[in-house]
Amino acid sequence: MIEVDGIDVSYGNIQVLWDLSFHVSEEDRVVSIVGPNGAGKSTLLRVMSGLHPYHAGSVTAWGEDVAEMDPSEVVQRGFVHVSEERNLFGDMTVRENLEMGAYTKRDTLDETLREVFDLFPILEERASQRAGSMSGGQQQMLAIGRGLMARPKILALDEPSEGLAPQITNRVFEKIDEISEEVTVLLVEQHVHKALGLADRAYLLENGEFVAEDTGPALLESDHIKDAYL
Ligand SMILES: Nc1ncnc2c1ncn2[C@@H]1O[C@H](COP(=O)(O)OP(=O)(O)OP(=O)(O)O)[C@@H](O)[C@H]1O
Repeated sequence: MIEVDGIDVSYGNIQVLWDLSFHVSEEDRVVSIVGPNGAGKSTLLRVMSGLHPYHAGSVTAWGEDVAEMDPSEVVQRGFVHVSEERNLFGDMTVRENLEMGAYTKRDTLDETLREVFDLFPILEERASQRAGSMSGGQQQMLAIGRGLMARPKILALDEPSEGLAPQITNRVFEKIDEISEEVTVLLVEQHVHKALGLADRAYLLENGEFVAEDTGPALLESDHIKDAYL
């Protein structure tokens, strides 16, 4: 499990997360974090991945201090973060991108590739195509598939619906629901209805602090969410 305890996080001298505590474990199915632009959602994921430092509190992954780890060790332990930017290798093929995702789990590469192709048949059909030539929805599925290639225990998805048409967004969320049967999903989303509809635990983050926490459906019905979004 990943445990965040009382962290303060800044960019230069601007603090963006304030005394934040939070955890996600393999027993969770979907945990969602929603909140407006600039609330600090992506920053929290970056801190959990060991990609950004914190200056108070602690972050542990399966009991070990993330600040002491290289980001690849966080991946190795089971926390994989698919960033908002997707960061695909546009000139490489779909298959090559997926293989890159297995850099910490080479021994199970063939087996995992089969599972990812079963989940996303389009990736198998397009295996030899350049990643950069795929549609936005296909690229998002590739980014998620590449994350799964590292065999995560917890898969963090940052804004998976970003830039996608509503119909494609629905497809992506159907896949996320399917993935959550096997792997814990930590979902950061602007798409509040979808993200809270799936979540068994959910948080509203505003200005670097959690202002509400509940089950996803209960948070969706709360005045906090109605005031902020509806
Ligand atoms: N590299 C950076 N340098 C300086 N400030 C940053 C940097 N990245 C983010 N910030 C600032 O930190 C705050 C939190 O940003 P963050 O991206 O974590 O929010 P978010 O909730 O994920 O929002 P969004 O959905 O817009 O990405 C914002 O005020 C943002 O401007």
